[in-house]
Amino acid sequence: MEFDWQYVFSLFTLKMFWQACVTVIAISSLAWVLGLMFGFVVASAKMSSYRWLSLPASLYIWFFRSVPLLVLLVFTYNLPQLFPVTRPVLGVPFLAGLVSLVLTEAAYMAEIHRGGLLSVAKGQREAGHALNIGFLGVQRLIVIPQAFRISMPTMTNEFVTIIKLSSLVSAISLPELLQVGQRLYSENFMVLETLLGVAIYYVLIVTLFSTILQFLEKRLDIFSRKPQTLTEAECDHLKTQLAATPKTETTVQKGIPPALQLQGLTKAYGSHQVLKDINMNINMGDVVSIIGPSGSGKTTLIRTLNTLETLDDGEVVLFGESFVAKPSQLNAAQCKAGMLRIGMVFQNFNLFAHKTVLQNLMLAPSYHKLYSEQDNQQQALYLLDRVGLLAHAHKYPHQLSGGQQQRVAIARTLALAPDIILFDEPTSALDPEMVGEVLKVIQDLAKDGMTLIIVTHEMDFALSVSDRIVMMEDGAIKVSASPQAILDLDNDSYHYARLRAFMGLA
Ligand SMILES: Nc1ncnc2c1ncn2[C@@H]1O[C@H](COP(=O)(O)OP(=O)(O)OP(=O)(O)O)[C@@H](O)[C@H]1O
Repeated sequence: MEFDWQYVFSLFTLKMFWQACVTVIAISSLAWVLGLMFGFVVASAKMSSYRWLSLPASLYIWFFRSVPLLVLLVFTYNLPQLFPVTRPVLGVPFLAGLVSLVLTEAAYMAEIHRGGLLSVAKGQREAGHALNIGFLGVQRLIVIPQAFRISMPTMTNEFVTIIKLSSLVSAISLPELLQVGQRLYSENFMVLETLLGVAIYYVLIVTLFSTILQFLEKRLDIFSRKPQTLTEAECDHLKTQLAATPKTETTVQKGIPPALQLQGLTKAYGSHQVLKDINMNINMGDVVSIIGPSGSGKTTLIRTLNTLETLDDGEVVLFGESFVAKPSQLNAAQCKAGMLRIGMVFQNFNLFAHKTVLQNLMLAPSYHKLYSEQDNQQQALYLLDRVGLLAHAHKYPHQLSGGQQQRVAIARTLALAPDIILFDEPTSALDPEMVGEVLKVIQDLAKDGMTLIIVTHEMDFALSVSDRIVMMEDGAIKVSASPQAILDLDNDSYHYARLRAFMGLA
């Protein structure tokens, strides 16, 4: 028996094969898009803390990943025998095939989405929360775009799998490529030649779509983009157009009521008491540095001040109004309003990795609809100039040094014009030569009268910039004193001596 190449080539002139190609592309694309969307819903349900959502989602994934597609196809196509009402949809081979493919793919896509969602660092969500962006806003603006980018290569691969799986739909008489080929070789008995033609058609479709999807993947890949630094001339031109908007200046006067009153704050992780009856008043314009040994509760304390951690007991009063309390006493509206007055800068910067520097600054004001688009951009550029990073406005966070990223993070916090800024060890993740540039920006904020609460291990900085230094140990405040009082040596109590030793002054 001779292999008939002429016949193989002739298969590419047959209209019915090209029509079958359109069917394969249509059913695969629809199954991919619908599976992707439905899969996202299933993944979100599976990750929910509500068991009535996560359990059915887990069962769905388990079941549809276990059932072979061929079995599902034949079952779905024959379902109208039991439920005639489904005949207009499931009696149509294309629709029955599409439903089966979507049901199966959604189960796989759900796991791909879940992987992507879990890969987005917790700090990204926390940064969104600290900018008072609601849960859905954080998902839509911060988490999903990043998760999607992470999952893109696997999802591209899944599209190729669907194209190949679509050949199974031939089992329910849909005229796709394999079915057309089968019909042909049952008439002319040229099995190998026909199947080779079918295989080439599949390879062509897969190659075409892989190329398109890889191109899209590349376009979405911010890590391959060239850094765009503005020239000096461009910066000078921009600077002439920038003016500080009044919103960035502090409007509240020093004095009564205190900016923050911490009243009996208590928190435990399990049986470990991390905060023990913390009481403190912080006036507007005060700069308070919190120091203390590792594990003493400093970070936990400032995280409770903007609801990143819950309290077991006690209350935080913000400008005379109740702000944070234990969950059962929390007033959501008051809390939301208060959050806009408190900004937070994190140890690991937590810049939004998928946004440029400028977009990082504009995101929260745009979400809260604080300014027009143009004013928002003006304000963002003004703040970038203030922290010395105007030239880097169009770069992505990974294209900046650690010190620069932290200065952007400070500018991003300032974009919401908070009255108080919390700093959680802002220089701990930096190389020594970058520490100074960040401390200088914080020093400037202190000079401008901004209320700052800074958890820090930079003792000289704490002494030079603070109105008060608070030493925490074992979840409690041991000393709260001005730098002068600490340096004067008048008080030689055990805790002052311990504080001086801790600061390297003794
Ligand atoms: N999510 C958590 N679950 C359980 N324990 C926690 C959690 N977060 C913090 N802790 C514990 O709470 C204590 C205080 O932690 P915290 O991070 O507030 O200390 P810290 O003074 O800021 O330390 P460092 O200077 O090392 O950052 C530590 O013993 C820590 O192990």
